[in-house]
Amino acid sequence: MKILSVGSEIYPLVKTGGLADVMGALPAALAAESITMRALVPGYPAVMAALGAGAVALDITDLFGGPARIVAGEPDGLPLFALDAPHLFARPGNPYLASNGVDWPDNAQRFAALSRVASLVARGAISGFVPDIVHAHDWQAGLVAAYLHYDGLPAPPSVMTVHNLAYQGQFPAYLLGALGLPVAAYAMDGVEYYGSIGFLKAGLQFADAITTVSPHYAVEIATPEGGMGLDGLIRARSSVVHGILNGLDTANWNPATDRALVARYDASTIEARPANKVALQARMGLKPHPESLLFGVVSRLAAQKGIDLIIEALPLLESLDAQIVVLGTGDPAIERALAEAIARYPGRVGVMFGFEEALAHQIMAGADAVMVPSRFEPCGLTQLSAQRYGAIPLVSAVGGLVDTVIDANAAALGAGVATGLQFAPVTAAGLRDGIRRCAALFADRAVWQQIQRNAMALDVSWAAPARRYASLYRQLAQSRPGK
Ligand SMILES: Nc1ncnc2c1ncn2[C@@H]1O[C@H](COP(=O)(O)OP(=O)(O)O[C@H]2O[C@H](CO)[C@@H](O)[C@H](O)[C@H]2O)[C@@H](O)[C@H]1O
Repeated sequence: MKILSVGSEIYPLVKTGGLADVMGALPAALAAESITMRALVPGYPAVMAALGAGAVALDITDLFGGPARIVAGEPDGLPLFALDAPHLFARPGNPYLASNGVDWPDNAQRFAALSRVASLVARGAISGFVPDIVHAHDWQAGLVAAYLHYDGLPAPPSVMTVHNLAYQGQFPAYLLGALGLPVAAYAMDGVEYYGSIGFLKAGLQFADAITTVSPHYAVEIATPEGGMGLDGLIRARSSVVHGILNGLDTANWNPATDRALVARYDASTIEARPANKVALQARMGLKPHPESLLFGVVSRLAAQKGIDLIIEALPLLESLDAQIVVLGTGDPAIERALAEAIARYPGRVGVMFGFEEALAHQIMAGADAVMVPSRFEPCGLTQLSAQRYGAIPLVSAVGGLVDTVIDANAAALGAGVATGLQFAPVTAAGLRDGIRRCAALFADRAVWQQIQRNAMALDVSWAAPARRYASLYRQLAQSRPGK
């Protein structure tokens, strides 16, 4: 069975967040299920450089204002189709933003082009790779199913995965013709969304199946509180909505072999772990206190992630003699607030602004606990890597965080199954309660080590999620063979 996966980022070539991790991990995970997946991604400079010469699989004379081609290759074993369209993608830096931090003005055309070309490949434009299913990820690939629908030609079934409902890809209605959509598409049961064109809305409207990245988030997005304006549509399509948890690339995230760490370890050699804490404290400019409870955060700095709640909790961390390190980049206002916190709590708060893979690994290995106080979280990957590395996750009780962290309540502690802590409500007071509970557990080293062992023993790999995707693809292919 062949699947075309379509999205705007892919690890390790282009990554701003968790979408890239999933795009990058799925092909290998599905190979274990005898499924061949190829990812179609924009031909950003980093992607084209990794592909090298590649092989031209398709030539397109005019794609929204310039020539384009699909180049196929397998950099680092990753089966790729790159959409090489220099007028749209040959731009440095962030995939979505110009260097002044503002969205590229032609993002509608850029990602409509990705979806347009995906629809061609889905319908067999590349004879060596005719997919049985097309799997679109997030708003950037939202128009795939819409193009397939309005073209009205035989096409394989489609899956739309929501990694984050907050990013919806809304663009002015006057672009309809420029994007190659018919006038009839501008309707409530088409691509129209609150007076605009909604890319994610279109995907949710027309995909044969909708998935999101955890069962709990699948429930939340069907409610007015969690649906971000799309809950009505999600409810209307509830019979095709599935929550499939993300996995973690457990080869890349393996404390026993991780070359970014000063001391490698596994559950049976966990006594080697504290050397990573010492190294992390030194690297991040913290006081060298081996006994202080050290929290870590690795996050996009966006309102979603609740970093402001952490800043409000810093006086409590001080009173507990705890420390915190943050690795992140994003919203300038959040960066400013963190910069002020470093100045106010020298030696206690350490922050690195930027995107740094190695430091993310060092934080998972060096921190005692990892905070994820998200206001909403479709799945979350950092609580998975934290558990794999024996850092105890302290998470808000939302979305996939609920599905992946077993709270250290009395029942779970009694049964010896706790792997972390959940807190609610998602407020500064709620987080402070969580921090206090965490500190109390940390003070009881036997209990803490039991939680660490439980966390490290969890299966956070792609094995189970890959089985679920495979079964969904098979079900879809059987229910609608060669429409
Ligand atoms: N500054 C930095 N330096 C290095 N690495 C950094 C970093 N900032 C973040 N990362 C890494 O980026 C990834 C972030 O993934 P998450 O799933 O936690 O959140 P994100 O909101 O981006 O993803 C969205 O999509 C994913 C995938 O479905 C969902 O899990 C999630 O809930 C949803 O919001 C992790 O691998 C993390 O280690």
